[in-house]
Amino acid sequence: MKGNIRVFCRFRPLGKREQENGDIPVLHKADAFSVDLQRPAPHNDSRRFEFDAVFSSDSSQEEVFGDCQDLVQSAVDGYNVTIFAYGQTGAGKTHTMYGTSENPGLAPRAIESLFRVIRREEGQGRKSFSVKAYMIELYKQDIIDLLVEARPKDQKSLQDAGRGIMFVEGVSERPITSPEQLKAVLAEGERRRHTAATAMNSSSSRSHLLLSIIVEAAVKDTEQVIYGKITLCDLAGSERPKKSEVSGEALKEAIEINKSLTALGDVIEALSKGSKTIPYRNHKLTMLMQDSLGGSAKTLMFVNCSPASSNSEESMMSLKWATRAKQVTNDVKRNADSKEVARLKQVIALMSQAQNAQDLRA
Ligand SMILES: Nc1ncnc2c1ncn2[C@@H]1O[C@H](COP(=O)(O)OP(=O)(O)OP(=O)(O)O)[C@@H](O)[C@H]1O
Repeated sequence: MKGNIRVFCRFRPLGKREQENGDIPVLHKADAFSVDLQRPAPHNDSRRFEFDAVFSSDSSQEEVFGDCQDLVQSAVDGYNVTIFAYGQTGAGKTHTMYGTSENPGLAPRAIESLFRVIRREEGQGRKSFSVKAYMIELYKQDIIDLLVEARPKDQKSLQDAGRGIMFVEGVSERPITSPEQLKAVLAEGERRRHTAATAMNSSSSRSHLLLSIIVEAAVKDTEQVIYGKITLCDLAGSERPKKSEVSGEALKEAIEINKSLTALGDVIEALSKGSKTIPYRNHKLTMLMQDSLGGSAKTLMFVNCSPASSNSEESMMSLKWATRAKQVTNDVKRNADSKEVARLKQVIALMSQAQNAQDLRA
C-alpha cells in the first residue's frame, strides 16, 4: 500500500524570554491544514504552507494525540509505525513527544492507549500479546543503549535485517506487561539522555532519542504471529551555533547534530525527487530511519516551530523542509508470519546472540 508520509505542523506559544525581547508571533493558523508565516522587515512578506494538520500555540497535548491515535491501532495490527519530531532547537519537539508529568505528550499517551487496545483485543479471546521496548540515543556518532548503565565502550552497532530494516545489535529489550512499567522504562531512559542548557533552550536535547515499542500478537485460530512496532523519535534540534551561543564541547555537539540533520535532509530530497540512489548510508541517523522514510513503515512527522519574529528564518527553513518531506512515499507493509516461520526466526535470533557472546569471549 503506497502512500505519502503524513506531516503535522505545531507551533508553540511565545516563550518568556521571547516576550521580554519584544518578539511578536509570526505564525498564524489559517485553517486546520494551513499555516501562514509573516516575515518581518526586511522581507515583509507572507507565505502559506499546507500540511496534513496544523496545531497552533493553544492546541492541547490531548488534541495533538487525538490525531495520532490511529497509529497505535496500526502497530497492534502489525505495522511498523514511526512518529518523529523535527525542528529548530527550543521549538517544542520534546514537549510534543514526551511532555511533562503534568502535561504528558505523545509517548505516555501512546503507551496508555496501546495497553487499552491490547486489553480489549485480549478480552475478545482471539489473540495473545507480548510487548517489549528498547530505548537508544544517537549522541554524536555513537548509538547508546539508554536502558543499561552507560559505559564508555558500550556503543552499539547497526545490522541490516533486510528490506531496509536496520536493527541495533545487542540492544537491551525490556519485556513489558503494563503501562506503568513502560512509563518507568521511559523515565529511566530519559534520565540518561544527553541534555544541556543553551541560550535557546534551558534543557536542550543534544542527541536523537528513539523509543521503540515492539508488539507481538499470536493469533489463536490461524496460528499466525503478527509483529508491530511503534518508534517515537525526538530529534535533536537544528541550530545556528552563533545564535545559541555554544562553545567547546557543546559546539562540537551542535556541529554533529547539524551534520546528521543535513544527512536526513539529503535523504528526504533524494526520495522526493525519485532518485535511484538514496544516501541512507551517509549517517547512522538515516540508517536508523531507513524504514520510516521511503520504507515500509507508516510515518508521521511533526515539524515544530517557534512563533517568534526573531526565529522567522529558522521557521521558514523548517517549513520548507517539512513541505519536501510530505512528498516522500512509503510502501506500507504488514508484518505477519506463520507460526513455523516465527519459530525459525526466533531460533536464528538466539543462535546469532550466542555467536555474538562467543565472539566477545574470544
Ligand atoms: N505547545 C507548547 N505549549 C507550551 N509550552 C511549550 C510548548 N512547546 C514547547 N514548550 C516549551 O518550550 C520550551 C522548549 O521546548 P522543548 O524543550 O520541547 O524544545 P525542543 O524542540 O525539544 O528543543 P531542543 O531541540 O533544544 O531539545 C520548553 O520549556 C517547553 O516546555
